[in-house]
Amino acid sequence: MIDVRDLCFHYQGSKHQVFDHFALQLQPGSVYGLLGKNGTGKSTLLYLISGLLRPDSGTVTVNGMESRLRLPEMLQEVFIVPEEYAMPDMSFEAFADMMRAFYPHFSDDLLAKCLTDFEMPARPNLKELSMGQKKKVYMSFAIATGTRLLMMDEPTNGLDIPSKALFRKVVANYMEDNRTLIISTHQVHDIESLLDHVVIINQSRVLLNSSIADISRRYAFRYLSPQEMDNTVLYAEPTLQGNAVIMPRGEGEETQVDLELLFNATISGKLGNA
Ligand SMILES: Nc1ncnc2c1ncn2[C@@H]1O[C@H](COP(=O)(O)OP(=O)(O)OP(=O)(O)O)[C@@H](O)[C@H]1O
Repeated sequence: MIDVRDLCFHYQGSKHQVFDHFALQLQPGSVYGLLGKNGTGKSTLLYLISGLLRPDSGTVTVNGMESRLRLPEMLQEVFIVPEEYAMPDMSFEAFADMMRAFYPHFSDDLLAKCLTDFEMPARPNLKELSMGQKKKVYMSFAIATGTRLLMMDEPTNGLDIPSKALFRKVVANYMEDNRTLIISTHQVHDIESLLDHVVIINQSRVLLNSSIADISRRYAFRYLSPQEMDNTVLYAEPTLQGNAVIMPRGEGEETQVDLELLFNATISGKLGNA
């Protein structure tokens, strides 16, 4: 669905090469977590995929169409929720009319359900929303577009604790299996339960692109006391409950993937591409 090949990109006026011969393939119908340290280029990558930025060289294609061309057939299947945005200066009804006209699969029913689940009024006044409320309304529109590809940049920033749970509920309930969702975030615990794939990038390289199922098949995430530590441990971090460790999965063992530990282990080079 998304094919990034030999991508080079730098921002105009900047010497910093954000992507230098970067490649990445993402499959349709999955929820991807896109993780990387600050400044690695996660937001830039989302903008390149959506065609809002253009590569210096190389190609980014979505459903076989080059993003930089911004073809209507591609744009109507792609929606991005940036980290920060202003709501348009128009009424809720006018905004819904505009979205309906642009996105052929737009669903008023889905919009109403998302707003209800986010505990927002059915017709919110777009001019009087707090930052968190704006996020909930915009994400409701995003889900209602029905695009095959939906990208969210730090979607849980600005949401209070109960709203983070509502966000997970809305995504789990209303993202159909044929849609691909890419969530770029540092708040890994907010989205851990939603993901079925994780991509970790660093310095123009994909360090990990793997399904959660594959990671679970290969590794166990456990807590060990200092006495239990042995040379099968691949990565360890001291915590109050003992050492949080990643080790090869034992026969019949089933553990929950700890994304934060996985991220730290991958970034420090302790795990190969799973
Ligand atoms: N408008 C811009 N002009 C010049 N350089 C930019 C611009 N936006 C981002 N950059 C640079 O591009 C690189 C990638 O930025 P980007 O925002 O994509 O990273 P990120 O992985 O999303 O970071 P974070 O996790 O901090 O949000 C950084 O080095 C950043 O300084």
